[in-house]
Amino acid sequence: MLGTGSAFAKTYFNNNALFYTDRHTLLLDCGITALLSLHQLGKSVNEIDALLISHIHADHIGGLEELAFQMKFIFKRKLTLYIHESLVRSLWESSLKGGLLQDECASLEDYFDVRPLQTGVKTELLPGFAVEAIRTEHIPNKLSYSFLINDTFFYSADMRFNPELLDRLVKNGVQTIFHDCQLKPPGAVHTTLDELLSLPQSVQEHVWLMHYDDSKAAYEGKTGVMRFVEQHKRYTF
Ligand SMILES: Nc1ccn([C@@H]2O[C@@H]3COP(=O)(O)O[C@H]3[C@H]2O)c(=O)n1
Ligand SMILES: [Zn+2]
Ligand SMILES: [Zn+2]
Repeated sequence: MLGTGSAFAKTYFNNNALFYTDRHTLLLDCGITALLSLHQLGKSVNEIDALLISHIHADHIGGLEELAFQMKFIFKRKLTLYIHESLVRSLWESSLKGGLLQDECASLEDYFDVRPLQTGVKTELLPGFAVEAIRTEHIPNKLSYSFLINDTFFYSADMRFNPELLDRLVKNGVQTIFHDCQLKPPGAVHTTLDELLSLPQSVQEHVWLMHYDDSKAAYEGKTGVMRFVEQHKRYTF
């Protein structure tokens, strides 16, 4: 985990993750703090093979301008960028264009090898790493996606509580759920700890908590069977 913090956390980096397959590395979300976190881990952006983006908020895409410039002008290669087809246009027009637009670079495709994902289509992003984007509710009238990876691992990114989805995932064989967790209610645009604690034990035992605020230490031991994901730790499933 490059970071496990909420958007406003100051003691945790943005909730972004590196996924390692046998031979490749994928960065899931690239927030404002992603490149600093990589640097602190002694890693270069040039070690990344592909990117996957969940939605357009700065703690998930705020590092993309620097990443794009570094790849273009220092490493001189295009990263493969996976993002749901519904977000491609707004990622450029509403976010990155302001910084990245210049004479010879006039589109997202000038910086990235863009591969749009489609709803309901499981796509092999890297050998042995298949992803299905699932539209989940986050901010009213704003598109946001969670990811089901290799049919067994669910990564919520940012989503409101959806117990029916979590129950269905576990019934369908999902073993691990990395879920955003707002420790203090109200959880208007995120899932709260209290909501997750209301899940049946058979679901909770698969849940790991991420995207938490700076008060996390006060909640140690108060999360039932659910565990916290820790930043700069590597997990193997
Ligand atoms: N309607 C909204 C929109 C945003 N927010 C807060 O801003 C943060 C943006 O990043 P996030 O991780 O999605 O969490 C959002 C809320 O804290 C919020 O609380 N309500
Ligand atoms: Zn967020
Ligand atoms: Zn968000």
